[in-house]
Amino acid sequence: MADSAQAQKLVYLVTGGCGFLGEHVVRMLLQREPRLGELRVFDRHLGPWLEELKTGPVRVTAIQGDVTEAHEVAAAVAGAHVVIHTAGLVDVFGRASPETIHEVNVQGTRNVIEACVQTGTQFLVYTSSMEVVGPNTKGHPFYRGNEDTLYEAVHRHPYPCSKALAERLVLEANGREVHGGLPLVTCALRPTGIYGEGHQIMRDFYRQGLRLGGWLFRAIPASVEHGRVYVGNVAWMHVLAARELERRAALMGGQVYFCYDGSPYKSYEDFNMEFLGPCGLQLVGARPLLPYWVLVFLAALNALLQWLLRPLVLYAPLLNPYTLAVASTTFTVSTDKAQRHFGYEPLFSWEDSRTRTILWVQAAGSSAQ
Ligand SMILES: NC(=O)C1=CN([C@@H]2O[C@H](COP(=O)(O)OP(=O)(O)OC[C@H]3O[C@@H](n4cnc5c(N)ncnc54)[C@H](O)[C@@H]3O)[C@@H](O)[C@H]2O)C=CC1
Ligand SMILES: C[C@H](CCCC(C)(C)O)[C@H]1CC[C@H]2[C@@H]3[C@H](O)CC4=CC(=O)CC[C@]4(C)[C@H]3CC[C@]12C
Repeated sequence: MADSAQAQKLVYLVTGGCGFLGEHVVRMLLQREPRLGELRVFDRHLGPWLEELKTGPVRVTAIQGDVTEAHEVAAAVAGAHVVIHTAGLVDVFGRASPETIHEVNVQGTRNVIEACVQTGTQFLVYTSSMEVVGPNTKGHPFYRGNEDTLYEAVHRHPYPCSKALAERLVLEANGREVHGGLPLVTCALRPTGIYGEGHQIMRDFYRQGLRLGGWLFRAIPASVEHGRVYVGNVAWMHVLAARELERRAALMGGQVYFCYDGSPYKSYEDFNMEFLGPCGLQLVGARPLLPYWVLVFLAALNALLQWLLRPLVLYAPLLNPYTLAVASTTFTVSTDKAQRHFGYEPLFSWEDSRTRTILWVQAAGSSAQ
């Protein structure tokens, strides 16, 4: 009995499998999940790199679909043992409307849950975000916090609001009876700011630095700390959580876990310089070059311009009141909950994560020229 259970090949579905994190989850599953029999990759935009994966021993099925379309989700979920739901609209710059963000992140997640219930899929891992907790609108620091740290989570921005609602749906769905009579087992993983190969904002900062002759200018005090996490470790935590949900359903079901690793706590800009520095960029200023009130003014001006220009053109710069608040508020996580509950240890050391990211930034930079 135990042997036949071990030999059983499983069908996994990764929604958003062609995104920054999703691609790492897909590749990690193929490398590190011995029970994988079929891997379904569901995304609105399929990446050409999927083709090379189709020649391996595991059946890889690419499914172009939209999580907001319930029937497309149900068709993709049918027959899957495990769903890793990473698809989401990550927009803190005002590119998409609040309604669209809600539709993709909340209704999309509802569709995934209902598809699991209707088709009898028992295990669901949801990619949530640190943003579900904070930073809050009052700018309170979250210093070395864990999953039990009391914090006033108050959101106004559509992205954190949508992630918080979706996370709640996932956790509340834990224990629901799925088709066939078994209970649904769910958990949510909350990455902090993810970095690594494929990180578009890092690439944008690199290109901006190159355009400015190799200089970047400090905007945020070095004392504001952020906890960041390497994408390979986030992917590894997803794979482990998905694997262990079955065996440890009573412990893990309905739980949240911050995603963490050994990356150092630093300000957003100083952390980015760990990669951009070796690529030839320099961060000018031991202190911010502009007073904080000027940044607040510029952020508000950008928000106003975005609103005024919206009928004509999309104006969505990096600096807005929300990104300034996030970048200026300490948010660091210190926890071992995932280690205690399902044996998570980071797969990549800080040195490895740093080297891999530097190599990617260098390659991404040179391909841009
Ligand atoms: N990037 C970060 O620092 C963090 C990201 N997260 C979460 O991780 C998840 C993945 O984020 P990233 O990889 O950074 O973003 P991403 O934008 O690179 O990937 C998201 C993927 O979802 C797909 N997608 C979007 N809307 C869809 C729809 N309607 N139907 C089907 N697929 C759709 C996109 O095509 C994309 O491939 C998201 O749920 C995000 O909220 C959480 C914490 C931090
Ligand atoms: C874009 C911000 C940095 C620019 C600041 C400026 C203009 C003063 O130089 C980024 C600072 C912090 C980032 C966010 C953070 O890492 C947490 C996140 C979690 C998510 O789930 C999604 C992404 C993000 C909101 C991330 C977005 C960019 C920053 C705001």
